[in-house]
Amino acid sequence: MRFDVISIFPEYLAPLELSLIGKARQDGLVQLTVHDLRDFTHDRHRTVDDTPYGGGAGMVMKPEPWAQALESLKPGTETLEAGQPVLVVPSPAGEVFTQAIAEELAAEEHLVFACGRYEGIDERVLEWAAQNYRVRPMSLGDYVLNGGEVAVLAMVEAVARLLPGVVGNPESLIEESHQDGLLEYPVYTKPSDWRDNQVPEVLLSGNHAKIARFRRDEQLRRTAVRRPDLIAQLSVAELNKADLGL
Ligand SMILES: CN1CCC[C@H](Cn2ccc3ccc(-c4n[nH]c(N)c4C#N)cc32)C1
Repeated sequence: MRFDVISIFPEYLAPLELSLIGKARQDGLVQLTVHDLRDFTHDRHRTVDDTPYGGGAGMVMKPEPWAQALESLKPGTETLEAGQPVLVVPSPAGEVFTQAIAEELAAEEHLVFACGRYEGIDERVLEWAAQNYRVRPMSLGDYVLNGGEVAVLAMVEAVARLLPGVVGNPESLIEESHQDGLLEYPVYTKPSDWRDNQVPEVLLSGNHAKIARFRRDEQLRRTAVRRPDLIAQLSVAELNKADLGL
């Protein structure tokens, strides 16, 4: 899969050179290129922002540099069959990014991420880009960041780790939080007795059926306490299977 990220702070995306994503890039499993939006300006000051029409605080990102940056990434013929690339635009006004959306995006061939700053990107860019991209404003969550880069770090990692070969053991992708609508179960390792804190006995039993039951119950219990909103989406059958003990 091909990722392109456009930002005025390309160095913000340096963490994507590390760890599993960095190795996937070295192994050719992922092509990821970060572009400096200022490379698509032509004035001496490499200007990317200006005052907002209608007044208000802060500055707005000028449309033309974005248009030239996005045009430079126009999909080649090899992707036309797959449809237009997706343009993900991090924004507090976007749909909230979820594991389901990560899985959806992991099926795409080409993702472009537009990292806004200041008060955001001139809205006409998103309307104009719809000619060549499937535009998806996307929010990391209901809190305010200073720009899109942090969101892109999270989204790229969440998507790239789902690609074949990126995560060493594909089984570890199966029992994850939100994979089945529940939070993940607690994990433990040696020593079994640590500062008088014991590992749950059942995990030392070797009884795989009981271990599976314990883990499922813990998933349901944690989700009921920490994320009751997710419980509401579970089937009654699923809830009846567990002894929540709440
Ligand atoms: C209009 N507002 C005013 C307050 C400051 C904002 C700064 N900003 C500029 C570009 C930009 C992109 C994403 C996000 C962001 N915030 N929260 C999230 N979950 C996001 C995500 N994805 C924030 C951003 C802009």
